[in-house]
Amino acid sequence: MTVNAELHAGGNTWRSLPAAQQPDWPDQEALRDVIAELESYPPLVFAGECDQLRQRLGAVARGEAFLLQGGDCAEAFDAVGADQIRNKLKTLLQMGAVLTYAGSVPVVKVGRIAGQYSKPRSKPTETRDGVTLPTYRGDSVNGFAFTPEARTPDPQRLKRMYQASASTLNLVRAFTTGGYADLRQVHAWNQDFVRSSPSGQRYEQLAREIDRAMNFMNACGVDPEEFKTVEFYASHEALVLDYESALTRVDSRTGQLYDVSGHMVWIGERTRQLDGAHIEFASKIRNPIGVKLGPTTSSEEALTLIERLDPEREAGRLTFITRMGADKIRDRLPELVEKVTASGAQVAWVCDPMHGNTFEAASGHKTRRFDDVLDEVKGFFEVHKGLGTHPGGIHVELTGDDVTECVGGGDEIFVDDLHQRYETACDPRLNRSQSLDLAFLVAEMYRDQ
Ligand SMILES: O=C[C@H](O)[C@H](O)COP(=O)(O)O
Ligand SMILES: C=C(OP(=O)(O)O)C(=O)O
Ligand SMILES: [Mn+2]
Repeated sequence: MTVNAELHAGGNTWRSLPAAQQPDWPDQEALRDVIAELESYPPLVFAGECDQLRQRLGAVARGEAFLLQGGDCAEAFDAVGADQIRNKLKTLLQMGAVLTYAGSVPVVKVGRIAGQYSKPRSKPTETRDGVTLPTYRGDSVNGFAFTPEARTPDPQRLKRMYQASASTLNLVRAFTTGGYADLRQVHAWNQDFVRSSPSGQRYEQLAREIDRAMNFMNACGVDPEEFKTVEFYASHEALVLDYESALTRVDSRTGQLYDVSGHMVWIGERTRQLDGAHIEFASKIRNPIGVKLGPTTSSEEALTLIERLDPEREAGRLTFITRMGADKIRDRLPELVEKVTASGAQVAWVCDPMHGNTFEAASGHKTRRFDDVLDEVKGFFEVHKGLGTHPGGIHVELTGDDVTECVGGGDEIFVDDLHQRYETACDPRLNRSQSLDLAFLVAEMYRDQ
């Protein structure tokens, strides 16, 4: 084997280990053909960009920056239109601007975007009116429609995932470097939110301060070109390992392996088994890695994850995304943070206030209360304040559209409203106004910290 082939084989060592939550592909030969084709496709991201994000996350781990990570629970092939992508990006950038000002630190902006097509599920099947079919596992695997045809896993979908990711990333790159995302424009959108929505009016003071800061920079003669572009990264859960390893390549600069399907990938709560395939896969790639930590995580597990994924203790390599639930965070998080900090590891701590707060409304809709989301973030800040550690960021499920999936928020959505625009294929997302609301409230918390 040549050195490169040997290294590349390193991206496949997961194959001998148990891999949770993998699709039950009915046709293995078709799968092999798809993998071979994916292996011939060009990378979606450049390894050097992954390195840059790792450095940015290093600043988060050291307490010098804040991470804003957000986007759909599940992206969908029929939602890769320009409007939807633009609205999502716009929302994230608006949140980023508010957090940057209030925190007076750089905000690292990372979308759950351009690759977030695969879903781990609690149950393998779904039953409706006496009919049982495989559960929906994301557009990369099967269709959402409740028919045997749609729900049968089809490996051709992995190629569509690549194509949808490529076109999304292309538009995101165009928007973020071509002038659309100019900070002055983003600020004008925020002013519009503050002026025109009842929930926005509470943030008039903060928006006015940002306006003064912008005018001040102008008066100082800061080059307006400086505001024109924005650094933005793509991330998704590395779930379907056949796809992720087909897109894992040897970086010609360094000879190291990178998963070039996205800048950052994370391992979910259901697939982070220490002796499982996902952690093995993640240990072989140089991308920045996230790991979700739920309420049952022990400090021993957290420390072993560090040994496996970040043996060199490199700030920025590993991000722990905690998703405890509003009622558990104050109880469960302190020990984890204390033990990890005492071990000398420099992980970034990020709060996912969504996945521990899901419940089913009487109408059958899966939903989350805005107040629970906010309370989990509050608990996260409190714990870090108590320990003198850095609350590194938030990881949220959101969309830029006016959906009705989570209840509460400044422009309140009630349980009875959920049916109006419930569009998610998996978990409930904050809509545009709830997302901005959260950003202003987190900005206030960060400032108080
Ligand atoms: O997004 C996360 C998981 O895929 C999701 O919460 C699982 O939901 P389920 O419990 O409906 O399977
Ligand atoms: C599956 C997800 O979360 P978790 O692994 O935390 O349940 C997700 O982020 O959509
Ligand atoms: Mn989710």
